[in-house]
Amino acid sequence: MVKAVVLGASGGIGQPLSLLCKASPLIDELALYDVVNTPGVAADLSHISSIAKISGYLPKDDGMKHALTGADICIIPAGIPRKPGMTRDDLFKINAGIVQGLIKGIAEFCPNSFILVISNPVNSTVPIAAETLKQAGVFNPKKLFGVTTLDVVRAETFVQDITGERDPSKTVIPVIGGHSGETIVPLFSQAKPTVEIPQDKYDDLVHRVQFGGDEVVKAKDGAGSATLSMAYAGFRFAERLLKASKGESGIVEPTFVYLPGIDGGDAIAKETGCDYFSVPVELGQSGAEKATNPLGNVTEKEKQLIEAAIKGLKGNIEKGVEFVKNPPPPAQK
Ligand SMILES: NC(=O)c1ccc[n+]([C@@H]2O[C@H](COP(=O)([O-])OP(=O)(O)OC[C@H]3O[C@@H](n4cnc5c(N)ncnc54)[C@H](O)[C@@H]3O)[C@@H](O)[C@H]2O)c1
Ligand SMILES: O=C(O)C[C@H](O)C(=O)O
Repeated sequence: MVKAVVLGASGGIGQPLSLLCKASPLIDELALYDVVNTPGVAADLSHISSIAKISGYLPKDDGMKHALTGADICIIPAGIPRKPGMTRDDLFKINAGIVQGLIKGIAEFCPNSFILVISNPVNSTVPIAAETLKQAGVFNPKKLFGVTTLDVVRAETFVQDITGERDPSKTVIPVIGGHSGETIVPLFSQAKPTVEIPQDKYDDLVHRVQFGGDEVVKAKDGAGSATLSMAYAGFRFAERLLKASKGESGIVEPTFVYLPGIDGGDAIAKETGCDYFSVPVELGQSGAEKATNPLGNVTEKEKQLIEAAIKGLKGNIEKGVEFVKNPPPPAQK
């Protein structure tokens, strides 16, 4: 029996993500939690003739407790999205507290659950989640994942212009680093099958993967950021994690993790100077079982991209850690 919970389930990502979870044969019970509208979203989805038993919860009447109790996997797309002109870091002020509050609930009601953090800025919200879990004494690095799958999905999609592959998802491209602008590093040199990128197209392709989010924010023109592609990507990661947790072997996915807590991760943390980094991770029954090190086999251009990513990431990570260790004073009225 697998119980999944979507936190932020009524939002732009939350609704299509909940739909994909409801339709999945891997999920037996689905709880939707949000500060608004979950009874309606749950009622709507409950008419779908699929396996998952569904329920919707609001904060009142101990809703968070009821949603989270017994959860095996919690997926968090709660928080505000960007508008044109904003960076993901501009979301920190509001989303840091939202993520921390939800993680406190997870620490209390389902500390053994897998936790998938979608809320931005991922480079900081994952450290916030880890530090919050540490404070509660329940941090298991193998079970905490920053979802960077949308960057992988974009790399697969955008490289299709060059490969001409009918099904872009058949090209495997590791995307490492973090999840914002220059911290996103696609390693096209490690694509499988091999991809030859013409020199005059390389910089534009990398830029498009790094700033794909901005493309959507601009096109939505004030109505938010990527939601449908994110729901697809978030579900894809959740589905692969659930399959691995049920014993399917050979599942490797890039994800933003706390490296020192994962087999093989310590060396990458030392090499990059970052405790958190997205690398291809072998998923298994206990979660993130092995971090693979893609750094030894990169081109000169990729090396430069990684250096720029590390620079940006360090500050983002520190900001998240500090938010929990040295909380800002309450806002003055
Ligand atoms: N990781 C990624 O690749 C990625 C991709 C796209 C978007 N995002 C991020 O995901 C987040 C959500 O985006 P969206 O477009 O769905 O936004 P949205 O505003 O449409 O939905 C967010 C939902 O969160 C809910 N919420 C707010 N505070 C809450 C709380 N304390 N508890 C529970 N629910 C709460 C809101 O009521 C809303 O329904 C944003 O931070 C966005 O930047 C991440
Ligand atoms: O760009 C955003 O703000 C949302 C998300 O992180 C994305 O990559 O689409």
